[in-house]
Formats: sequence, C-alpha cells, structure tokens
Amino acid sequence: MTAPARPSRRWLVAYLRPEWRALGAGSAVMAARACVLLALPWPLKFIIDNVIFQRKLAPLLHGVLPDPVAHRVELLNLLGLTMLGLGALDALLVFVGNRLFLDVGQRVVFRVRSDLFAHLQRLSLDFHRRQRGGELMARLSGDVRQLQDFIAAVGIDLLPHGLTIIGMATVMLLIDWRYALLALSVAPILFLMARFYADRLRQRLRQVRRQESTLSGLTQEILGGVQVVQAFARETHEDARFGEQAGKSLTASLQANTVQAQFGPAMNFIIAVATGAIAWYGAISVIQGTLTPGELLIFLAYLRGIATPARQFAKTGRIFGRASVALERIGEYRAEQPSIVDDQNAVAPEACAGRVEFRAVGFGYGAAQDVLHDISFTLEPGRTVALVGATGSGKSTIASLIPRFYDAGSGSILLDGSDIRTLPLNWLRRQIGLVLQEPLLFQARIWENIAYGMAGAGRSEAIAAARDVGVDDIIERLPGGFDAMVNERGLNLSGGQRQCVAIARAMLCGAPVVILDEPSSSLDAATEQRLMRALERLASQRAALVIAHRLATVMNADLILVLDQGRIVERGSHADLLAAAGTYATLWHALREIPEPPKLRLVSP
Ligand SMILES: Nc1ncnc2c1ncn2[C@@H]1O[C@H](COP(=O)(O)OP(=O)(O)OP(=O)(O)O)[C@@H](O)[C@H]1O
Repeated sequence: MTAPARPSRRWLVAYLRPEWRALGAGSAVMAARACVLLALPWPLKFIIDNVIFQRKLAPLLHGVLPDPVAHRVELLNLLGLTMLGLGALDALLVFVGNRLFLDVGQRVVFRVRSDLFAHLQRLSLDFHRRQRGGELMARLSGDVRQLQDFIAAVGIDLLPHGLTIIGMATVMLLIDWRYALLALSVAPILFLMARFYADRLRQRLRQVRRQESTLSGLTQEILGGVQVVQAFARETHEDARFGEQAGKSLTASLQANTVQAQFGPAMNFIIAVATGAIAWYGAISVIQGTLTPGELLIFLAYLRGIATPARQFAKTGRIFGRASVALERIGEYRAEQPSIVDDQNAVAPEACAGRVEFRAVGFGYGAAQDVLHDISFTLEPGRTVALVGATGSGKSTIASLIPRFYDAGSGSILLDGSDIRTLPLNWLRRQIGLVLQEPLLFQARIWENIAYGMAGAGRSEAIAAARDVGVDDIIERLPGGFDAMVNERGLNLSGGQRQCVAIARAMLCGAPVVILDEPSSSLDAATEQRLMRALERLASQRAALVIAHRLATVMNADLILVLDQGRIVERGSHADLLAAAGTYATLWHALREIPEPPKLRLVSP
C-alpha cells in the first residue's frame, strides 16, 4: 500500500503575497540590521589596533578618522560613540523589524483562520460527522498559531542572521582568505547536521501534534458529556482514558525533546572545536605578524556571530518543524471539498409552492450498507406526511435528504417538479424550516435565537413569530422574557422551552416546507399540548414532514408512512391503515391501552 500523498504546503504563499510591502520593508530593516551586526566589532578592532597598539590607519581611513598618535583620545571617544550608536541603531532596527514581522504574522493568521473557518463551515455533514470536535479546534487555533511563530522566526531570526552569516563570511574572506576558509570549513558540517536533526525533529513533531489533537478531542468529548460521565459515575474510567492519551502525548513530546536536546550540544561541540582551532591558529598568525590583534578579534567576534544563530537553529528548528506539520495539517482541511455542491447551471426559481416528491430513493451513509430502499412518496403543500417506524428505521435519514445534507444514492427528490440537485443549495435550504428533536440554540438572547431563522429579522419579528405559533406566553414567563440569555447549547432552558424557540424560529423563516422531528422525551401534558398546537400552526398552510412520536400527530396526518429497516412497509391515512389491520393497526391498538402520555414508538422484533 502506498502512503497517502502529503498535502502541499505552498498555499501559504498566497497569504504572504498581499503582505509584500510589509515583508519588503521588514526584510530591508533586517538587512540593515545585518550590516549593523557586521559593523559592531569594528570599533573594538580600531581601539585595539590603533588606539592601544598605535598602528597607523589604513590609507583609506586617513582624514576619515582622527590620527591615532596625534588625536588618540579623540579617536577613542569617536570609536566609543560609534559603538554606542551602533548599539542604539541595532535596538531600533530590531524593534521596527520585529513589529513588521509580528504584525504580518498576526494578519496572515487572521486571514488563514477566517478562510479555514469559512471553508469548514461549508463542508458537508459527512465530513463533520467524521471529525472529532477537538480536532477541528486544534487545527483552527493551535496549528494556525504555529504559522505566526514561523513567520516571526523567519523574519526575526533567520533573515538577519542568515544575511549576517553571509556578510561575515565575505568580510573574513577579504581580510585573510586562507584563514577565513579554515574558519568557515565548519559551516557545511553545521548545515548538514542542522538538516539531519531538522528532518528527525519534524517527524517527531508530527507525532506530537497528532497526539495533542487526539487528546484535545478526547477532552472535549469527555467534558462535553460530563453529565453522562457523572450520572454513570465513570470519572475514574475517564481519568484512565485521559491518562492513557495524555501519556501518549507525553511520550511523543519526550521523544521530540530527545532529538532537540541532542541537537544543541552537538552543534555546541562542533562550534567549540572550531573556535579553539581558530583562536589557536589566529594567535600564531598574530605572533608571525600576518594578522593584527584587532583582526583576530574580528574573526573571533564573527565566529561568535555565526555560532550564535547556528546554535539557535535548535529553537528555530522546532518552530520550523511545528510550522511544517501545521502547514500540512491545515492543507489537509483546505484540500477537503464539500461533497454537496451547487450545480453549475443551478437557477433559483421565482417562487416555491413546497411540493416534495421522493422517487424510488435509495441511500447509504457509506458504501457498506444501504439505509434507505426504494422510498417513494409525495408531500403536497398544506398536507402533513408522518414518518413512523422503529428506531434506526431511517426516518431522520429521509428528512436529512430534503435539505441535501446528503445526496440520494439512487432515485431522485423533486421540489415543485425540479430535481433538488439542480437547485441552488442556499435557495433550497431557505425553502425548508427545520425543527430538530433536540433543537440547538446559540448563546444569545431568546429573540435573537428566533430571529436566526431569517437574515435581517429583528426583535419585533421574532416576537410576532412566537405569537403566531402561540408560544409567546411561555417565553414571556421566563425571567427576562424574550431578552433572556440562552447559555451555550441552550442548557438553561427546558426541553419544551427549547422546542418552543425552535418552532418560532422555523415559523419566522417562512419556508413553504417544514421538517419537524417531534420531541420523543416526556413533557408534561400541558406543555405537550401547547407544543402540539404550536407544531400544528407551523405545519398548517405548508408542506410538513413530521417524524412522529405522538399518536395525535399521526392520527391527523394526511399520509402516514410506516418504515421498517429503510423500507416503507405500509402507507395510507390513519383510517386506511387501521382498516388494513397490519403493523400500524396492531401498534395503535396496543398503544391505546397504554395510559397517557401516549408515544408512538415501534420496536423492531
Ligand atoms: N451519520 C451516519 N453514518 C452512518 N450511519 C448512520 C448515520 N446516521 C444514521 N445512520 C444509520 O442509518 C440508519 C437509520 O438511521 P436514522 O437516524 O435515519 O433512523 P431513525 O428512524 O431516525 O431513528 P430514531 O427514531 O432512533 O431517530 C441507522 O441504522 C443508523 O445506524
């Protein structure tokens, strides 16, 4: 089996391109800084050679610098001031350069994150169902942040130090090429070693990131389901699960640390040997008179100037390794394409009556097994179709095909006679009001949650929608009424109250087709009646597909479809089905004998 191709990391270039001005300015500043670093040891050279040892100035510097014999103190003062000036200039350039590169990093991260978020939002449900929640968060926040460190490391560390190294090598060659070659012979060894370790480090860091993502996914899963954990007193079990994963993450990090820890000392050792050899050879050259003490100082200072960033490659290597892994991981998500896309020739119809027709629809979530077989029915405007059947018989799956959360595997679904695959996706979804069994609310005021149903709707429209479905008094009874804050996922509201908000939201969106997944949980009789009335008001005048759990809903439906293992086994009105004396009739009679509240829940044999 061949390993899957690594996603490209080039996509970052597109994000850097608009930053060319700031990047150019930053690079110029850092190039200037490299010059300053190059110049820094020179005043000291002149102090040693000319001020202390009273050597004559090079002919080029006559008239530029005060004479070392006649104006010794002036020369010393000037050199001292130059050192001070160079130090201050270096600080200023570092400040400006850092700001420029850090700002570019922030802006790039902002855009990468926004684009990735927008992209992820539009990926089809099958992608999201495959992902662990924590994994998405890990890539959106953690991985994206690595890019910022990477841009800063390139601009702030690599660029000035790289230029400095090149500059220093050139100057060394100009002073004494034989000596310079000896000093620089260490550079290829450092380079090869840095590459060797960078590759190994990258592999390890990829492991670290994978384990960290899994850990954050697991954490989110456990803490998100903390109620179940506590209810079954499984805290110790979850501690163990968390501990096991955290252990894997720790092992991966320790392995990466080992590589990194080897890298620094190995570089240091080579640099120490090189410095020793150069100092020794340099001292001999000074004794023989082929090198001045000041020049030896320049060599040693430059060697330090080369060694310091080389040593820093250990740190930069880690940042690069992490960024490289992050680029791959974000690239993987960027390469994902929504499986449900608009038809190129899709044109939005002017109006929608809401007639939904299933024609011999078959569907499976994966290639493994079909969940729906040969489903055909028609939902007319103003009518209600109820889906009943055992758990897992395919009711929610049928409902999810209408807004194209998934596409039918075979057969077709038509809206007003047009195949829904030929209609613009956004338009199609705007024609459908959805009330889920467990409605999802956002952390916002109640009226804002209702107004979510229609872009641009305000508080008064939200209240009017709640009034239309007759749940306004239920909401008004809450502390704060329509302005009450809903906390994350709406957990501070009861199941019935959440349903009321969701029904009002579907009402507000004014869609001609509504899909209602009735709450199957027990509600008190009064709330249940109110909800039923609200659902009826929402469904009236529209085409309503109801996943029915209540006898009252089923009885009043225009068409009842009884599902069993993804097939429609019976169909007709309540009266027809009772007369047919089949599965439905048996169930109905059995349920009528059960005291209130009646729930229609067929159970597979
Ligand atoms: N995302 C999914 N991936 C794979 N299989 C799925 C997925 N969702 C549902 N299924 C499978 O499809 C079948 C039908 O599920 P569906 O949710 O439509 O049943 P249902 O009749 O709505 O059940 P319930 O009344 O319990 O909500 C089940 O066997 C289920 O395991």
